[in-house]
Amino acid sequence: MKNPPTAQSRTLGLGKSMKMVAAGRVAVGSFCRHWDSLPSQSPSGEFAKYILVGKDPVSSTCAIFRLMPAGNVAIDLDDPDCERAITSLQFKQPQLQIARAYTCLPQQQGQHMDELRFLIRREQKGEVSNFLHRLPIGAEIEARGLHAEYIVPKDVKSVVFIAGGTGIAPALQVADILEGQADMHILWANRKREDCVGGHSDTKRISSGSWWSFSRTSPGADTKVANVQKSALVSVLEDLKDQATTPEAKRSQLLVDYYVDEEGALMKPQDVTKVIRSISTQENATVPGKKIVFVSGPEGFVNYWAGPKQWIGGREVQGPLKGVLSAMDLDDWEVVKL
Ligand SMILES: Cc1cc2nc3c(=O)[nH]c(=O)nc-3n(C[C@H](O)[C@H](O)[C@H](O)COP(=O)(O)OP(=O)(O)OC[C@H]3O[C@@H](n4cnc5c(N)ncnc54)[C@H](O)[C@@H]3O)c2cc1C
Repeated sequence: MKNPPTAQSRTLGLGKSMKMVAAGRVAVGSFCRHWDSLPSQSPSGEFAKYILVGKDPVSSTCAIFRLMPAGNVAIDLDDPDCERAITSLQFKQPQLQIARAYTCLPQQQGQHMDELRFLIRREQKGEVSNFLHRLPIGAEIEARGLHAEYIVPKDVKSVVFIAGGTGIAPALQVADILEGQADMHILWANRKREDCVGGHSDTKRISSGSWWSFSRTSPGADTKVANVQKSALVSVLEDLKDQATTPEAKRSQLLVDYYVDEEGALMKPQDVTKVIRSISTQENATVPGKKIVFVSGPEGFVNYWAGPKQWIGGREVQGPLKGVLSAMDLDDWEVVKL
């Protein structure tokens, strides 16, 4: 989750559930692209005006921003090319004339079809994130997009999603796109519990010597967090787990494990290995289909797990697989850095 090295940032896109939003509106600046086939320059997409209608705190540094179009000009969210895309928009900081990308959250039940939601962390000394967090309700925000970071292939059968902090936002989109049509296991690392209050892991980590074994836990098995009011994002994850529950399997195709640094539960390479191994030995092991490991989060997080992305000729590309994942036996798993 790294912005381009110039002030001219990219336009970004949305998940399938946002598709109907722009009906009857004048579309601006719609742009979708496929993985590693980026144009050398961002298109000059126009900014559309939105109103900040809500800012729901998630933690001391994070909030969910809720936006509605300010007038009859809105971002075109109805691009069929973005149907299976991980998407985001750019918000402008008008005084400095810079823009940053923010990943759209999937549409939730009861959400107005025109409303856009984003999880935004206030970065210490961050120009745009502080500007956004300082805005009062009713303030105008200029946004442009859509931009597709990655199109989720139709033939994907298994996903492991390694998310750090706000890197959970694209994971929510992928889960929303897959809707239980593929196995997905999210491993979400946070520095502090305040970012994922009420979240309990779906697979139990049982220490056996220096190794960990995994087994499914029953809901609410983690007594420490079972009775706590769930944070907004944990609730979204719970809803997505329900959505991914198929009647045939009678269980959710989506599993989530939480790792909280301040609780001494750091995500370790063996946690990832175990999840990959467990998916690889499941009943769908012989079914054809892609297996993808996504890594999403702050630059340092992505670098640690998969090595840095690269800028070549003004285009951001994946770069070679490095970091912790490069030392693992990933067999036929593809790694995608976001
Ligand atoms: C595709 C994509 C999707 C994204 N989605 C999200 C999302 O959903 N939610 C989200 O919160 N973020 C997301 N981001 C990150 C977001 O775009 C911004 O990068 C982030 O909000 C920080 O921007 P900023 O302008 O506030 O910080 P910047 O001003 O760019 O600063 C970034 C960091 O550098 C530090 N810094 C700045 N100047 C200096 C200096 N002189 N010396 C030392 N340190 C310095 C700041 O303290 C800050 O920590 C996404 C990024 C991309 C590319």
